[in-house]
Amino acid sequence: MHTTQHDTVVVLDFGAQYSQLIARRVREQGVYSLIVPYTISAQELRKMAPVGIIFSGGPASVSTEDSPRPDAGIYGLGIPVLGICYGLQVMSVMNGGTVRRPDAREYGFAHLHLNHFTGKTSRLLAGIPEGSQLWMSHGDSVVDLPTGFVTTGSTPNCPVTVAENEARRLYGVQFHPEVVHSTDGTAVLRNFVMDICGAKADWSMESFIATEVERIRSVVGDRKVLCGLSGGVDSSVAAVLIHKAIGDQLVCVFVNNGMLRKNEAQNVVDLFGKHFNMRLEYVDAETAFLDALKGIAEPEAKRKIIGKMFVDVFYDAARSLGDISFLAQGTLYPDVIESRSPSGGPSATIKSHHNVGGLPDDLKWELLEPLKELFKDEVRQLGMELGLAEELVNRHPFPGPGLGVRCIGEVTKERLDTLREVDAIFVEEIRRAGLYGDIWQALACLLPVKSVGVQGDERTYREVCSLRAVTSQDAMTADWYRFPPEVLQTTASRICNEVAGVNRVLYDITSKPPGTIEWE
Ligand SMILES: Nc1ncnc2c1ncn2[C@@H]1O[C@H](COP(=O)(O)OP(=O)(O)OP(=O)(O)O)[C@@H](O)[C@H]1O
Ligand SMILES: O=c1[nH]c(=O)c2[nH+]cn([C@@H]3O[C@H](COP(=O)(O)O)[C@@H](O)[C@H]3O)c2[nH]1
Ligand SMILES: NC(=O)CC[C@H](N)C(=O)O
Ligand SMILES: [Mg+2]
Repeated sequence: MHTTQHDTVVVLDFGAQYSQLIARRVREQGVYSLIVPYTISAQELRKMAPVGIIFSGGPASVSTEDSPRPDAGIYGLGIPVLGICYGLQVMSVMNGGTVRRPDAREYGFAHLHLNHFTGKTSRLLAGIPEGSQLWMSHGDSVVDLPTGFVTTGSTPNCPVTVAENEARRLYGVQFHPEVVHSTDGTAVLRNFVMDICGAKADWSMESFIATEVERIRSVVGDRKVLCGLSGGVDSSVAAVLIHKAIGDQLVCVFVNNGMLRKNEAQNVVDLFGKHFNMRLEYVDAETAFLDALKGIAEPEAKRKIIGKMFVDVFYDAARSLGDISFLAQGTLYPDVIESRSPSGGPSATIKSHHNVGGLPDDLKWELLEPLKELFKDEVRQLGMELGLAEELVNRHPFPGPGLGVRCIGEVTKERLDTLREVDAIFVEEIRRAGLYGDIWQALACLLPVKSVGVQGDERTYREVCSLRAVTSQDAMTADWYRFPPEVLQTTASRICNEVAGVNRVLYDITSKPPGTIEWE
């Protein structure tokens, strides 16, 4: 379990949609926060010595037999606890209160009524105005609070919206302070974290660099690290951070898998070779990857082959690099959290994200993942702090399997070349319109479909491409980007004019869910 010198707020995850958001909101206050499964014992928590504990919401109902319960010892640790939604409900029933499922459920907006009570002021609601907009999502409600608790806020449908037991340092809210639709939610969390828990705001990327550099040095010692470098944000930031710690004990391997964007290979080699002073091995494995993918159209099969090829190429490269002990990756916190569900149960595999290969179980190196407790926006901040160019730091994410999962159907060199041109025009037009920064990710796919067109009075029968641009916070959900029509118009006509082989352009207006961001 992670221990840190920073004041820490621990979020117990009861399976909420928003656990990550809670941790983010706390970190935005400059206070370190991490998420643990709700099954953690009071003793383990005591060892972590957090300044505060937050119970997340969750899909279960406390009235069911097997609903998740935290260790009851947590209430006696003397550490302030804030329960959110399910967190409030479970804290109430475990301390002698009652929760019921009334007829009127509450999903969406509500307005807070402050219950002023004699002689005391609510610490949780300090500075929050009467009528403040709240966002609710619950079927159950607390109807009787345990002894010692008072209700400091309510809504017409929910008498116990905010509950506090000052003496035992137990607090709860039925609404979701972590979502932006709760207008004063951040202020409520700040009251909890800063005032009630008395946390020091000492979490910054600057402090992170110092601690992490030390940690990497002590873990790695005099051994060697291989970092798969893609030129994307995560692996670049990871590489620069590790390089800062261990210098030339780090070797970066950049693989041209034949599925990179136009000019990408050259750009990455130039940028890292010239500016970063790191050891960079460039491996041209285009032929090997494309040979391995010959005749394969099924998306998961493609992903698995690409993943395996990556690891093979790394092993191969390592032969001439001396004794490698670690494989470094740019794994982020959401990757870690998503891969473990609170109940420990399996969740559906939507697609095998390759993260260097859907790594084999018997990987012969240890993993070094210095970003695994950071969110993407923190990684970007860290990159800036480490002196990476803004243009690199703010790049759109690009998946490891690259254009391979955007060439729908079989992947061939010819189709990849076509797609590279389409993709380059799309990104160029987005940049020209000044929209790159507004869009979370933009991509083009080549479809395994031909359509009839008329170009220069001649009949054409050519391939179809689709363009997709999305807005998102963390890639878990996404919405399609509303382009000014002129941008789509220019892009579409340039594609049909300049890319031989394509005579039709579609724009994808599917949100996630139901669509994923990539097509495969
Ligand atoms: N062409 C490549 N050569 C070497 N390693 C790669 C390549 N593509 C991906 N990887 C490895 O796979 C990991 C996962 O890729 P992913 O695309 O998630 O991250 P990234 O490229 O570092 O950042 P971003 O999400 O911003 O694109 C990378 O961190 C890197 O270690
Ligand atoms: O490194 C990666 N390896 C992969 O195999 C992979 N597949 C998808 N992505 C990226 O992840 C985000 C979510 O993608 P989906 O909505 O398509 O699942 C989007 O940003 C995708 O581009 C990948 N990144
Ligand atoms: N968002 C939540 O935490 C919901 C809690 C509980 N499942 C309810 O419906 O009341
Ligand atoms: Mg990438």
